Amino acid sequence: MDTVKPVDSSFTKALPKIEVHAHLSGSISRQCLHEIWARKKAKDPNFAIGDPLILMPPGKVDYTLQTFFQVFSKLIYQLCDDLDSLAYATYSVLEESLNDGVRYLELRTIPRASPSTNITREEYLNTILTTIEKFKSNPRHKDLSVFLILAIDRGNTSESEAKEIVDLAISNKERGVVGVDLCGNPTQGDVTIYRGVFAHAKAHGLGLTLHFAETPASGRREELLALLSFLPDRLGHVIHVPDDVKEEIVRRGLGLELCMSCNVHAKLIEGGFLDHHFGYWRHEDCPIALCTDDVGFFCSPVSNEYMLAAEHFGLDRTGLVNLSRKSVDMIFGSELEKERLRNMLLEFESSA
Ligand SMILES: CNc1ncnc2c1ncn2[C@@H]1O[C@H](COP(=O)(O)O)[C@@H](O)[C@H]1O
Repeated sequence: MDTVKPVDSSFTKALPKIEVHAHLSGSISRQCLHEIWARKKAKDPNFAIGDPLILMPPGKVDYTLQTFFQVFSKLIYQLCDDLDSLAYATYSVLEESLNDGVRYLELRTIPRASPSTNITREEYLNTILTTIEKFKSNPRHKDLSVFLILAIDRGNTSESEAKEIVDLAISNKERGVVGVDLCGNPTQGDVTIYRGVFAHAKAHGLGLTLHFAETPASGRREELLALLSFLPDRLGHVIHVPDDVKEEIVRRGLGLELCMSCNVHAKLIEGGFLDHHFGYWRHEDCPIALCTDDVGFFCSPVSNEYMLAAEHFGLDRTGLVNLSRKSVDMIFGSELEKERLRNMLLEFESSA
């Protein structure tokens, strides 16, 4: 690798990368949502949902927590409320990841039942797993490994519903479910009700990742200590964290899923990219994965997150390769997967 050449977008695209914090419904491109919408509109001219390309105009990325969560319920979930649309959207998200140079993807989703269209949680999950299997069966896609994390929505999920989701995750491990996540609107819900279900997930060998301190409201010490007491393997966002909690995270060497564009555009942090806490965590001894969170909203694929790390934090080509290499330590996939990714990075270094 020519280490003195400046970092450019073709370098960050070609760099083998992992993506471990991407919400399926938030990762669907506007064009793909538009195509789903157009099909529904052609079938039913009275279909009451507006065109996603108008509701989410090109270039719009300023979704704050006040507007963000509504777009799922009012638009995306209305479009992906049948299994064909869900499969179409999933396939498109996988293709875009592969084309961006992602070589290992843990996609996450809340397995949602849709009573209005008679879809059960099991059918929802089965459709996604079948789509992943179909994607993987194409030899042209062999460079991308895909796994799934099942997420629990903290504002809308009772303890018994969370148990159902964890049981689904356990029974689908063989098909590529590798972990569980706690997500959803950080201003809602009591996280302590999930203690037992997360212990159950861990006892069955699933990885545990938690949205952590995304907002001041979800950055209260009691909540953070409760979340850490669930013994997570990884944390997402880690924004509003008191110093002693940061020290504990470092002591445990937890994997950090950092989403720069999301945090800046959604105003989850104060200031711009230079103020992002990647600047703090990169000097600590925790593996970091630069992730997109919801590329459909924030329009910054993983390769661009690496570009931002170069632009705003001065990482050169070697720094970016090392960042990607260290992120491999935090995947929920097997040692074989880690080996595959490390070899890809070695090969990249010798050829780029
Ligand atoms: C600021 N970032 C975020 N913080 C917290 N939760 C988020 C999120 N982005 C997405 N989700 C969660 O993921 C769901 C959409 O994907 P799925 O329908 O499950 O595939 C959203 O409804 C929300 O609960």
